[in-house]
Amino acid sequence: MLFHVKMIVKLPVDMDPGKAFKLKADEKELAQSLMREGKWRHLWRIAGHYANYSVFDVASVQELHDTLIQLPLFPYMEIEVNALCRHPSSVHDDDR
Ligand SMILES: O=C(O)CC1=CCC(=O)O1
Repeated sequence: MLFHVKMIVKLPVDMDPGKAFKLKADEKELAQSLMREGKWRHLWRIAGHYANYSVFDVASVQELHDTLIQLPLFPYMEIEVNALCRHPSSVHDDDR
């Protein structure tokens, strides 16, 4: 199942810089591992914002939820999820 996910990152302005650095490094490591597994298909920066548009390919809504809540930055993100399905006019065979 494909999901479009918008993540807006809102770190407290007074967060310790070392803690922020570690959270971002841990987030990157987990995100790249999920990308290599094929579960985090796309990760795009939204220009001009500390936010991203992502596409996840997971087996269920539960798996998406479990994946999102384990992200190190989860406590500091606003997340919006939209389920995707194949568009009848798409020429891409790998759309699911
Ligand atoms: O920077 C972001 O948008 C949050 C994030 C997602 C994966 C990552 O490495 O950072």
